[in-house]
Amino acid sequence: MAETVLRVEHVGMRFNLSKERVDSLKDYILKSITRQMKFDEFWALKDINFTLEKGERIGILGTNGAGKSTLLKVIAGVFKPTEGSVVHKGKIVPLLELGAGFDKEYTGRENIYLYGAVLGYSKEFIDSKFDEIVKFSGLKKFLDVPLKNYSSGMKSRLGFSIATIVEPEILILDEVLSVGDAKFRKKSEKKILSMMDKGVTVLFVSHSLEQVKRICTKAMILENGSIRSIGDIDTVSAEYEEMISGD
Ligand SMILES: Nc1ncnc2c1ncn2[C@@H]1O[C@H](COP(=O)(O)OP(=O)(O)OP(=O)(O)O)[C@@H](O)[C@H]1O
Repeated sequence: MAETVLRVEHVGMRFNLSKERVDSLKDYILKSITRQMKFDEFWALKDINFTLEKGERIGILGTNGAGKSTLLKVIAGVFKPTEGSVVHKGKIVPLLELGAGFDKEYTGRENIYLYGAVLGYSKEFIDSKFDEIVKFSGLKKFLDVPLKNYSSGMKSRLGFSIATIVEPEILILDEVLSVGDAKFRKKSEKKILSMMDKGVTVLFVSHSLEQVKRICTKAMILENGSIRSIGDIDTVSAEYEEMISGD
């Protein structure tokens, strides 16, 4: 019997967009205290409703600013939705901004523990997986170099290698299969595909429709923060192709 692992109900996300030009923190505090700051309310997500069954893989499509990353962040728990609720079963691993939990002053070795802690992994767990992380990242030679001397591709590789060390029930991927060089991209896609073989449920954002079609069983089109369509991959990707070719 199908098992629902994710339920998103009436989710809305409002941001306050500052209309003021603020040049410094002091300026911001002064303007806030004297109530000179004016904000525009902006709903990045409006009344989002859907469920996912175990093993389903959904591609989230939409043009720039449609709300794709915001939706993934709400599901990952990075943002608390202004309205509605997200209920999930099992561990979620979000691969959003890889390495957002890194500190550039620390070495690669230290950052493995730091980022691991940000992702909720214990020191003992990281100890047991340390060699595997380093091997996958291919960064052994740079382990004791501070992160500020890593290239952005190297940072992403390290982030990907740490984040994918566990086998989650729900995997959230935001443009992360385009990190690193071609060789690493192949390796990371292979790793994700092997996680999929084990029945992981996936939410996937990519600007490559080809990649979405290769990976996903379902798709959703977001438009101005609302769901325009949701359904099987072939129908929805065909609608999206038509939608973007009309621009
Ligand atoms: N922290 C924030 N504060 C204010 N507005 C935000 C914030 N994060 C996102 N937004 C706004 O919400 C809207 C949706 O942004 P989001 O990043 O979810 O879009 P997206 O579909 O992922 O776009 P892209 O394809 O360009 O990555 C945008 O208009 C963006 O400006």
